[in-house]
Amino acid sequence: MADNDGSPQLSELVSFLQTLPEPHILCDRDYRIIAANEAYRANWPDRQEVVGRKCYEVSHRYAVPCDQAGEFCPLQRSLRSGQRERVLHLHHTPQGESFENIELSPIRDASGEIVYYIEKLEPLPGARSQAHAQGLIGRSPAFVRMMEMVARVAPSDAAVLLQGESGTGKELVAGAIHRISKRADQPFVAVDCSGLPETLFESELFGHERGAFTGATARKTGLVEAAAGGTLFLDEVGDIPLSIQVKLLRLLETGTYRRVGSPELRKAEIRIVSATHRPLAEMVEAGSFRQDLFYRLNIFPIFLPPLRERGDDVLLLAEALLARVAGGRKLTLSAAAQAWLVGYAYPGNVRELRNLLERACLLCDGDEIQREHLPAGENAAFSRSTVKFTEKPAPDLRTLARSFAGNRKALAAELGLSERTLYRRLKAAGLS
Ligand SMILES: Nc1ncnc2c1ncn2[C@@H]1O[C@H](COP(=O)(O)OP(=O)(O)OP(=O)(O)O)[C@@H](O)[C@H]1O
Repeated sequence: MADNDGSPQLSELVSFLQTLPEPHILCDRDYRIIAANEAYRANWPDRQEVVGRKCYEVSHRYAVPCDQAGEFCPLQRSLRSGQRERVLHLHHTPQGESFENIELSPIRDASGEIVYYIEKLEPLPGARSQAHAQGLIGRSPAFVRMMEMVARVAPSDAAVLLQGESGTGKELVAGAIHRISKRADQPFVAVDCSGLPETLFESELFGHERGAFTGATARKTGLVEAAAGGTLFLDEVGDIPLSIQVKLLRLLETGTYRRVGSPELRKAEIRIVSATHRPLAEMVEAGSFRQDLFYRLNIFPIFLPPLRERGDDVLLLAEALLARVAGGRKLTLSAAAQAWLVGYAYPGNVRELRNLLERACLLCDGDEIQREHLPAGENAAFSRSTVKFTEKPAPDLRTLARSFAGNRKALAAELGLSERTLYRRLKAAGLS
């Protein structure tokens, strides 16, 4: 694929691109698309011409390269590293916004200088930025960073530990990891590790033989066996009793387990994804979670951002979830309802947003959800300041209270609280 002088020949590169089954484009160092293969063009209505345009303009509708628009630019990265680079980008495609795995490979001339880039674009299954039947929704930087980790680890067999507050979507992300993995056609089995008594838990997980314990009238297959070849999702893994933790560790280390009541060692070929909202590292310190198991589960940690750190995702999610919970009704959100939703702090994260909308649907007789269909109480400023409040408790309030001495109204305004709430807070802090 080179001229006599050793530099890559454009016509040969273009022919090579055509042989590739996945969508590919060829760009120069100046972001200009100089060729697009058939698989790429097939996605565009009327085979709209993209050659000659800039990649950031076609894929992002940006007027400037991605890195100047606050995103990672694989081309810039590759120029710096001189290597192939991969990123996950949210792209405008003819089918709507979609997460795409981008892989950029530099092509050099005879002198070793990078002259072109081959860019492969593969849609990430199971995630959409917009409303989508059951997929993960989001486009905020915190969400995209999390999805980038998901896209990186999913194709491997590495154990993943999902950490995040309740309702942030850990189970949904576990499902996405499975769907993106090469195990997608095999079972995805979710185990809720909380709330099961120890003996029952062991038999649920590993199965039991007939007569293994009172009431075991028949042999039972466990969830580990049911997940064979696929993914076992251990939800609330921090709740696994210590005695079962040893058995889980053996499963992870040797790929073997025993049914309850059987001496026979059985083989399991599974990928483990686990999730917790509890501080596992602290539990290790406290001795309630085995350190060796923690390391085995935590090969690739992914942190799920709380909704309050996901900015504009709130409205994106609200619209999509509204469509899901509205039972066929076409409902919209009034400006006041939107403002309230954007300002609220969501201690219960996406699950709470979904529940709020479900309740609002039931209260709303018309086709627009109003402020009064959402919970009574203070607005945006209140909720956001509550979060700050819990992060920085009494000392700040004490300082502040002194500098606003006697003027409760001004202090309330400064904190974004109603005077009544401020009064309650001051009283609780012994400052009223
Ligand atoms: N990014 C998202 N896009 C769409 N829906 C979401 C998203 N994240 C969460 N949800 C929805 O929010 C609800 C809670 O999600 P999920 O059960 O996955 O959270 P979780 O973190 O596992 O919660 P818990 O820790 O309480 O088990 C579900 O209805 C899920 O569909």
